[in-house]
Amino acid sequence: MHDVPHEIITVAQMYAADRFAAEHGVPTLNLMEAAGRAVADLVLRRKPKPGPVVVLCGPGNNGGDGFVVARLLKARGWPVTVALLGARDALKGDAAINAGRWSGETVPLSPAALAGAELVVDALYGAGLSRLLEGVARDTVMALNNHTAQVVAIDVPSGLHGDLGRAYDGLCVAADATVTFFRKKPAHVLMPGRIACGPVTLAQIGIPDEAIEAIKPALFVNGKRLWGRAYPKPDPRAHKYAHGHAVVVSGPAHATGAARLAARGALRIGAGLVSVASPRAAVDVNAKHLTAIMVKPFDGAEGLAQLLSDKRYNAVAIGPGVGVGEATRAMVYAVLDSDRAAVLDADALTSFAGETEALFGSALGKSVLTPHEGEFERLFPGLLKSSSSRIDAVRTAAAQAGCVVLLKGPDTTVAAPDGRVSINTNAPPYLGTAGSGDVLAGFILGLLAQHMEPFLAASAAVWMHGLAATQFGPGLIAEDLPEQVPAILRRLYEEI
Ligand SMILES: NC(=O)C1=CN([C@@H]2O[C@H](COP(=O)(O)OP(=O)(O)OC[C@H]3O[C@@H](n4cnc5c(N)ncnc54)[C@H](OP(=O)(O)O)[C@@H]3O)[C@@H](O)[C@H]2O)[C@H](O)CC1
Ligand SMILES: [K+]
Repeated sequence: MHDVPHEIITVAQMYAADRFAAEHGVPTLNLMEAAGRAVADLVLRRKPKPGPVVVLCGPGNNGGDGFVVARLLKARGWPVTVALLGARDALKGDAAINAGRWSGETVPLSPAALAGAELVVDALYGAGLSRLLEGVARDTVMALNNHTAQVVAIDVPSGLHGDLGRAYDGLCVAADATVTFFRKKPAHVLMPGRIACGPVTLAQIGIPDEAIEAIKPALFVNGKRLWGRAYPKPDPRAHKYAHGHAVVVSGPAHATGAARLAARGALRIGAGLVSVASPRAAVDVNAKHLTAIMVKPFDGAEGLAQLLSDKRYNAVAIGPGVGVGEATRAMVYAVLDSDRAAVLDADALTSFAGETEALFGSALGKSVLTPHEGEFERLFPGLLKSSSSRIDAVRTAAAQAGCVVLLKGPDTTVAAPDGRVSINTNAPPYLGTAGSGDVLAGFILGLLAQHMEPFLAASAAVWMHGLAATQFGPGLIAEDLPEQVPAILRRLYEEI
């Protein structure tokens, strides 16, 4: 398994990691030197031929890192200018020490200081930014974003809030690349921050790894490091029932395709058996389109409850194509009463708009709710707006609902009621296509059927879904997604 750490730490946790390092005998000046060296190394990789570099240094330790970069590049013969915000005498601690070690040209920060730069290092503000950019810092960042020089940001692009993943008023440096230290921060993975960062390099600068055990982060980059160990692997002794029997509830005769997409997703991702539970009037159309997947007729919520009394069905998905209203609510309760692992998606969520109290009061513990932003707003009115970030919103939603909640988007966020959150970063833009959500529901269902716990199943499914889309590429339609799974699994089994 590849070794890039997957924990994400908040800004406060980053300062705690700094303190941990200092308490364990690592001088902060060494951390700053290593941080600056990691940035200088990236600059040399991105621009092998020396050219004019301007390092924008701010008043804190982010600026201190900038002085280290300036010194190291100058030592290799690069023409480097530091553009400093504020007075040099106002710098403190390690930043002041590194400003003292800088013997090159220093000019006051201004848009004019960017003239002639081929590469700009952004060391204005990092994790310590606590308000919006103003005055000359603001003017210079605006000029930088219209400049042709490539931009390497230290820790976070200035103006971007490390925890929130956005700028206070929308203005931040648009970087071509960012180097951060020890662990990623929320800003590196949340939209729109992820775009402002460009590709993020994670550098280890001497903070002992044990700091993570002390911090115990609950936030993770979605990937194999998070769920690889729990992922169901082929077992030569197992028969098909060991891999579970997944059920997808179909909509009425005119709306059956969504359930079949989900069913195919569940089968491809490894559920041992998959059935489409079909209203009797839709049996013909479902049967005409299915082969390996079985069709099980039922009528109404009572019929569904009866069907699910067969203990072999161990996971159920309901929502895609089922319609909005009382009939769907009754079927959802039938699913929840059956006490199976469940995915509630699409119409199964919208049917509870304004009626969430009863839903959240029922046994949702083994369920995964998979809203997009519109459905999330119907279930948790005002929560996205009133929360400081998407992370907080989804975490609160999971605590309220008492089950795993997955908020779809370019940074799909999955939260468990115990506080764990994963953020996905591998989704390509062409995943926004009709039916792609139905396949995602099917992937989650298939992993639940294989006994993965809901938070890890939902996270793994989101990651597989993103990779399937990336692997297929432009022109993707939902039907293509399940067909990418075999190739992904072949590699995955070797890596986990
Ligand atoms: N463990 C690590 O990851 C290490 C990180 N390093 C680098 O240190 C910075 C964090 O440094 P810090 O000094 O805490 O913060 P900043 O440099 O980002 O900025 C703080 C100063 O800026 C002032 N400030 C903040 N916002 C504004 C604003 N909008 N306008 C004006 N001034 C602002 C702030 O003043 P206050 O009055 O708010 O206190 C500070 O003066 C981290 O990002 C890394 O780059 C270490 O070098 C190595 C270890
Ligand atoms: K910065």
